Amino acid sequence: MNMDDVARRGLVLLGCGKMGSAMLAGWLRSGLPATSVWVNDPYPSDWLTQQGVNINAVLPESPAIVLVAVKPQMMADALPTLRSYGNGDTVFLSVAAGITIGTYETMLGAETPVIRAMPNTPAAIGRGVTAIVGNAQASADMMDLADNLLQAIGQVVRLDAESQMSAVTAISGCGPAYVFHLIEAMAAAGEKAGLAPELAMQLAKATVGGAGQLAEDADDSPTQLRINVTSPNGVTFEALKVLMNETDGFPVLMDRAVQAAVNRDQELSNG
Ligand SMILES: NC(=O)C1=CN([C@@H]2O[C@H](COP(=O)(O)OP(=O)(O)OC[C@H]3O[C@@H](n4cnc5c(N)ncnc54)[C@H](O)[C@@H]3O)[C@@H](O)[C@H]2O)C=CC1
Ligand SMILES: O=C(O)[C@@H]1CCC=N1
Repeated sequence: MNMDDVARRGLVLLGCGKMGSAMLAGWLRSGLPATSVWVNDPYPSDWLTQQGVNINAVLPESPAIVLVAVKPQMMADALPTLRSYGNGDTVFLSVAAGITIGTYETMLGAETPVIRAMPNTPAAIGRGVTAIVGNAQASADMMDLADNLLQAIGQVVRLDAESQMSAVTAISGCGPAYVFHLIEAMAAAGEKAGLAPELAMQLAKATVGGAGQLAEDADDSPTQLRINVTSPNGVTFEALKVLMNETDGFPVLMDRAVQAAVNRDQELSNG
């Protein structure tokens, strides 16, 4: 199965909100014909209605891929509408946090090819990272196809086991929100230190964006890049004493936040 098969047989999106739209935008940009896409969503966005895709129309008989991008809480209502595609060679590619492969097999049939994916919102600018893992019915060809599709929205990593998905969700799925909050917190602290709000926000955004890009591009590790900023007994040194404090610093806080996310993902997985 390849991209030509997707164009010929069709791609169905169940739910096209923030994540579904980010992914669809990447696929349309990379050449998937809009007429090969069917979206099932009761509240199509203005953006979606301008893309030339089929919206809430009669669905194709045997699409190559169904992207499941509804909220986990909507799954029980939404998924049964696509049960006829189960136990066939339509691949179900799910981005829903906490919905296990086993749940799909129960709802759609044990022979259904299912690939679980955890993308993130930088997908909207082609800078996402998506982790994938499939069931036994997801052939090597199907995994390659999902990998190719997802490369249109950024990097792709393959997991050894579905059990890694909670931690992946807590790091890269939710992670953009942590970084956006870091920007908010830096800008607020800049204001408190005397800067105008717009200037504080510009400095915070550009600093996080630039540092993130440097961390990805540089040969040096993030640790070395941090050391490069930190003059002995200088200004950064004093700030890092606070942020790297072993009792209430950033690592302790991040560990607690990630654990809370992992726990919530596991609650969703257990229904
Ligand atoms: N937003 C994010 O950063 C990430 C989200 N995800 C996962 O993506 C999924 C979607 O999340 P978002 O896009 O953020 O939510 P969203 O609320 O933006 O999108 C959900 C879409 O589903 C539609 N919908 C509701 N009921 C439906 C039904 N019965 N049939 C078809 N469509 C229906 C809604 O109209 C909406 O457009 C979730 O399962 C979430 O766990 C995964 C990774 C990152
Ligand atoms: O907050 C959520 O449940 C989803 C999962 C990863 C990002 N957003």
